Amino acid sequence: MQHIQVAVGVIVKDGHVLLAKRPEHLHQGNKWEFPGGKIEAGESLEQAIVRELSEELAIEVSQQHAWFSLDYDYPEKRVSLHMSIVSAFTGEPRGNEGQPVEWVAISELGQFTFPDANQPIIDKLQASDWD
Ligand SMILES: Nc1nc2c([nH]c(=O)n2[C@@H]2O[C@H](COP(=O)(O)OP(=O)(O)OP(=O)(O)O)[C@@H](O)[C@H]2O)c(=O)[nH]1
Ligand SMILES: [Mg+2]
Repeated sequence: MQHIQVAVGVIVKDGHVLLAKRPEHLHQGNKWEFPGGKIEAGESLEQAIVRELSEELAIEVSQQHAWFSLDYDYPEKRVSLHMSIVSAFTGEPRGNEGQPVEWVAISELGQFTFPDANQPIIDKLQASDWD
């Protein structure tokens, strides 16, 4: 089975996180996600986060740290998601590829539909203190 390594940017600011809506035609389409994408050969997690968030949101990440990782088996592929907490960036995030983006209160994440692999990320966000 295909196995991909994914850099997932969890951008936290004032008790909110930035979500982007996945285009309908993609894997797990029309669901809300944390911006990010496949880690390319030879790239570190941090480098992948900087590249993906520049491509997808047109921001420049200036502070991040690796948070945790998880593996999940979709019927068609296995993903390893590597989460990085982004705590500082420059620029104003916008959907560079036309995708809607939204700042959502961490307490309200339950109202959004995420890819099936994401539940542990939501649980950990809601269990942490972000002040
Ligand atoms: N970015 C992102 N991907 C996720 C999340 N949760 C999750 O299961 N994934 C899965 O991780 C995989 C990588 O995502 P991607 O499609 O964004 O990869 P990418 O940006 O490099 O795009 P590409 O396919 O055009 O190269 C997808 O199969 C996606 O379903 C999430 O919260 N954020
Ligand atoms: Mg992506």
